[in-house]
Amino acid sequence: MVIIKNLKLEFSNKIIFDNLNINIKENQITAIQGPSGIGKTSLFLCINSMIKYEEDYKISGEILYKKDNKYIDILKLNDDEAQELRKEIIYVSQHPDLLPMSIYENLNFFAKTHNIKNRNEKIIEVLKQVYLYEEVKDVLNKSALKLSGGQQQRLILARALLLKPKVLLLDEPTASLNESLSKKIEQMLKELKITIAIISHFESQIKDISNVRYLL
Ligand SMILES: Nc1ncnc2c1ncn2[C@@H]1O[C@H](COP(=O)(O)OP(=O)(O)OP(=O)(O)O)[C@@H](O)[C@H]1O
Repeated sequence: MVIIKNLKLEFSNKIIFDNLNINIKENQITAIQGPSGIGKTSLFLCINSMIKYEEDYKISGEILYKKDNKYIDILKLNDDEAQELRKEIIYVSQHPDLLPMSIYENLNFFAKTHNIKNRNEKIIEVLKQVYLYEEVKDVLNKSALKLSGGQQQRLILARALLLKPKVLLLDEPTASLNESLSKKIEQMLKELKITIAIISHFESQIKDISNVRYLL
């Protein structure tokens, strides 16, 4: 689904990674591991073409993405094409980037921007999917920024699910969750049966959910 070939990334002439080869297979969960600062998040930003907004970077190699049974090179997309790509390949950051709006509007605004029909139904569906609905159903009009770290993390995951992504790039999605919620989210991710790449520092999580792992 996403084939990374000989990828090299530099920031200000400092090599972050070089000769990186990764195969993110369709409908599998691929774990990306490695010590802090090795370049895991930067790799995800390359895959969803966000790296182009960073300063003083250099990139070479190929990131091939299977779209309509043809492979396109993500590194060669123009801005409009990259924007379209980000509706299919969604990056869920470890730092929730919620808007200063209500919990509901954070989802509704996003859904409107993407012309999603039956928004109310779908918002409830994704909130239930990430096990957040019961916690927020009576406070949907309260600010999303007042939610706890773990609730915010589930809210941005719910927002990503609204778009029915083809590829989910998850950056430590359960870092702020307790063990029981983490397990539920892991199970949900497995049941999604879509292509997922996940950065995680939890060895047990990687063992439980990933089909293949890469160490950076
Ligand atoms: N925009 C940027 N400009 C310059 N250097 C950067 C930039 N973004 C990241 N870096 C550097 O690139 C390296 C890789 O960072 P990155 O965040 O990808 O690592 P990571 O493996 O995801 O780390 P962590 O596990 O701590 O999140 C780090 O040394 C970081 O300081």
